[in-house]
Amino acid sequence: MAGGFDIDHGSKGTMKQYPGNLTWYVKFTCIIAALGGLIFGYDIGISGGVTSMAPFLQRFFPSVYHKEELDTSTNQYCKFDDLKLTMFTSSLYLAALVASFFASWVTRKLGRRMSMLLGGLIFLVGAAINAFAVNIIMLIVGRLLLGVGVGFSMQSVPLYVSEMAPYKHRGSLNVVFQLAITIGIFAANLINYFTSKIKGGNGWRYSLGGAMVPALFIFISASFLPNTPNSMLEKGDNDKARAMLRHIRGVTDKEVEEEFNDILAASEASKQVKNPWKNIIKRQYRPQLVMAILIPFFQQITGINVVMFYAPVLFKTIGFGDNASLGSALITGTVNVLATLVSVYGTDKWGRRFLFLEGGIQLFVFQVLLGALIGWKFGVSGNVTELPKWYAIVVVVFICIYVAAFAWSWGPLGWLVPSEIFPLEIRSAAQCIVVSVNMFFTFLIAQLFLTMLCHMKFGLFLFFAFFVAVMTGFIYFFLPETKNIPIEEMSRVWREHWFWKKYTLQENQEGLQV
Ligand SMILES: OC[C@H]1O[C@](O)(CO)[C@@H](O)[C@@H]1O
Repeated sequence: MAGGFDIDHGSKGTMKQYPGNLTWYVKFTCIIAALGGLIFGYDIGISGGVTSMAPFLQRFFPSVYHKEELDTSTNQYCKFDDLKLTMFTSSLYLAALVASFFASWVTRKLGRRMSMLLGGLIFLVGAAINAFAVNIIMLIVGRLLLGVGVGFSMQSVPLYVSEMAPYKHRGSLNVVFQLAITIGIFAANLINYFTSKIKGGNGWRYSLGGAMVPALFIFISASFLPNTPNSMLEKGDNDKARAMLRHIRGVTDKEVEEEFNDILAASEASKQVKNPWKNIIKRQYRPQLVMAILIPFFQQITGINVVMFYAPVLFKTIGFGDNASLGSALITGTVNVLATLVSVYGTDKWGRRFLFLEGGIQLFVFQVLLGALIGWKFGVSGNVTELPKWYAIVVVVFICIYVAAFAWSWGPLGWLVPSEIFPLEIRSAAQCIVVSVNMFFTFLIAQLFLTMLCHMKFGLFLFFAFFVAVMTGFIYFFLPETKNIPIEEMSRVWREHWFWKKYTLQENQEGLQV
């Protein structure tokens, strides 16, 4: 790429290239771990549909139900604006945020695997409480537990996969995590579609209880997963770590030597660090700290969760009936899964920057078009009685193109890039920042979206488009390419970057860092 923002691959001669194959064992463990994303996705997809089911509203949020019944206003922008209801959706993300701090400690001290196990178990309990909820307290307690489960998984899975995967395939294997999130969202939309038709008004129980299935699966499979070599070294099991590394790379003792020694050195350095939180604010880690905050923030400020949480509400607003709105949500769900596959294929081939930049431009264009299209028909008053069919179809198509762009760029890369740029001595703490920032903005947008739509109207799409333009520029200037670079060699991308090099430690002629 022009402009010298890429790392010069001409220097490949001096870049380490650890031997290793994409063994079945590594594929299997990474895919099983990445399925941890299912529980998060299921939850994202289930809430919107459940909160638009009449029996659920009647039982837990009667005031919202009556308001909706009595609402004769034709202002489509402000129909569903209710704080308590959005609090139900978003409370989970606050719990996940708080949990990620505990999870950071567990991931460092007890290993990535223990963190995944705990995540699955707590999520399972939360889902059961929700399925049998008889009052709002049970509903909220269940949701808080789901949040804790999600926090533990988000903390551990991306790190687990990045540490297990051979560096040339790290991107694809890591994107499977986001793929699992999108499959979870899709499955949830599908389940809502059917449960909303169940007679007797208990459909929502099946929707919420369905979360027990992926949770059980994750809990059971995580108990068979091995720890990563890095985790074993953090706990002082050097021999086991070497044997594990050799096994997952499918190479001989001699061939694994160099990579093992580098991880060992990283682990020794990390043990010197008593407080990773103090460490991460040191000037030398400034690029990583900035990315740990901005990447998840940018991922959420694309506005993607407006579509994910509120697709049924959104489609209802633009004039689809109850059934049609869930149906359309299924369409966006399918696009989300399929487009993520593009990233599984392409991230190690075309690189992270290419996907970020292409995705950013596509997001921007279609967000502006959507804003214009909605503004044109709904105007500022939001009063509209009938919409032509072609109009609704164009809106759905544009939303799909927007979702596709997100699904091969910011969706997966928002997890992949942070998980591969942190040196071991700050890894757990930095991942905790990534999860917390992501959860915080997921919370904020879930909480504010309906109010924002009510006040900003079609301008809301332009608001998100503005941020997409900013983040695309940011990637162009400040994010170095990280594809095909071993994690232990990653410090070099910052040392060679036009902007970040002034923050990092440089190597002197003898190769020592100063
Ligand atoms: O696929 C869309 C989903 O992906 C995420 O950004 C997580 O990576 C969620 O916040 C969103 O709902």
